[in-house]
Amino acid sequence: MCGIVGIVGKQPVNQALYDGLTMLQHRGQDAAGIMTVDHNTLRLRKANGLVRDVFHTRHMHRLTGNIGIGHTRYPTAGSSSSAEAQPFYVNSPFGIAMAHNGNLTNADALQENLFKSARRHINTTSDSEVLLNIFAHELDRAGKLHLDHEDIFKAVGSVHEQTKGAYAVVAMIIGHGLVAFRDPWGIRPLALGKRETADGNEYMVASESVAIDGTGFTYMRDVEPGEAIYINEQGELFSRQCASKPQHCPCIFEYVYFARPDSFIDNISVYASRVNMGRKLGEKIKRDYAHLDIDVVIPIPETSCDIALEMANVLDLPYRQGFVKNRYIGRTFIMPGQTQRRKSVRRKLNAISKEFAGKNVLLVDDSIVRGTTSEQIIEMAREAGAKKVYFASAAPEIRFPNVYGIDMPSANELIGHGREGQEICDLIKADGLIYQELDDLIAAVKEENPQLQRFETSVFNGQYITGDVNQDYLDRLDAARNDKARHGEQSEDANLELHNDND
Ligand SMILES: O=P(O)(O)OC[C@H]1O[C@H](OP(=O)(O)OP(=O)(O)O)[C@H](O)[C@@H]1O
Ligand SMILES: NC(=O)CC[C@H](N)C(=O)O
Ligand SMILES: [Mg+2]
Repeated sequence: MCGIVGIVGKQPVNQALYDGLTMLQHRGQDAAGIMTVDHNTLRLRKANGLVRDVFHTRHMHRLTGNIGIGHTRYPTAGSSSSAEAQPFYVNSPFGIAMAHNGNLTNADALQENLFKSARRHINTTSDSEVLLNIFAHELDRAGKLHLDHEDIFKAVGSVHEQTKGAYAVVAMIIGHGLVAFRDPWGIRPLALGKRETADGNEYMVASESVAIDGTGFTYMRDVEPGEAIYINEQGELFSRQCASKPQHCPCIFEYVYFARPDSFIDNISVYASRVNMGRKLGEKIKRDYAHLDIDVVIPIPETSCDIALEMANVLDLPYRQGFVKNRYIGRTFIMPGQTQRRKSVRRKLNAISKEFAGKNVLLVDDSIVRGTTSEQIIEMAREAGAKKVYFASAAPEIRFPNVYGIDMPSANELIGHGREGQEICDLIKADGLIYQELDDLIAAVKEENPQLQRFETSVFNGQYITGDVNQDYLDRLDAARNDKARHGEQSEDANLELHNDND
């Protein structure tokens, strides 16, 4: 997952972009970048690291201009080199910059086509650079010195026809303005906001509504699946449905784990959906596991706290914060490499032994992906003196790779792949393991917006909605991106540096 943000303002946008990115930090911790446009010149700062480490005062001073875009990165394609940090830039036509959240499933074929038909070179292994060039090529086809909104919407329509996979995008075109669009399935989120000023309206798009609220903008609505928004330099907003058959099917994992609880995605409060997940899972335990002698419900901070509290209510059991989270350590799951992920669990979470001593505890997490967290946490609970350790997951068994923007490329790295409940329970050494049913998870989210008919749930059931993902693709993805393949990738980073001011 990544975070994207874009603003067309009436005054410099650098600070609001920075603030917006800090509110999207949880979506990507590997790299961050901001690009602004000032008098026909693009200004860029991007590097590996957290937002607060990437942008120093000297960089902020250089990021002048009233239009800009930003990105926090969690790689799902290519390398984690700073040269693949975003936004990306291409000089023709006009000069375009782009930030992308998602993952294209036909990037290789698109790249080959781009070279053959348009002689466009892609310098990195990032699918986002491919997407930018497809968009640029389509804009170029208009053959005009100045494009109007019709030309831009036509180009987005052609992008939809060619690209497969997930993409929420924000782009800037020099001399024109800002364009934002979402893939025809609406897999990744994108929200639109507005701020009224004495000089006219300012607009903002962002992955999550929290970035809009937190920067003094007012949330207007979500960008529709397949829709494009164009805000020109004068601040006029145009919108158009550019996909022939949009079908809303948002990623359910945004609600389970990725998004902040205070965000609304597609008219669903992420927090409320998590409370519902807790209620459903609590009801399942009450119904089918009444024989378990649980004394206390304990969440595994941070994402599962809202879920666990509701479970405790349903089960009529005490809820205790048995683990304390070190607030200076980031999210574990989105770290690159298993060694780093393993080490960080213990540095990040510490048990309060009194809450465990002599008790039968029910530990609750939002999901079990590789099993890194659950295995270590159960060990820690026992070291702290727990008698029995039961474990509950608010998401069902994660059995299949994700190809739409979550870095779960390898089935073999997923603890739930090809294993049944008892086997997983034995591996994480729990005294009992309870998973949410997929229907219950869907119902928990849908309850908040019954108009949504379908969700992207491939990690649970292997059904890839875009229809182009076959075993051959999954094998290639696995070979390129499993933890072993990525080991040593850092040493090649320097070769990729091309245009970035690293200072
Ligand atoms: O089975 P695993 O591979 O360990 O992945 C699942 C865990 O990773 C996430 O936590 P994370 O530490 O990333 O973030 P959080 O603080 O938001 O819960 C998620 O909430 C689970 O706890
Ligand atoms: N998680 C994401 O959205 C990743 C975006 C893009 N595929 C990249 O790897 O940079
Ligand atoms: Mg967690």
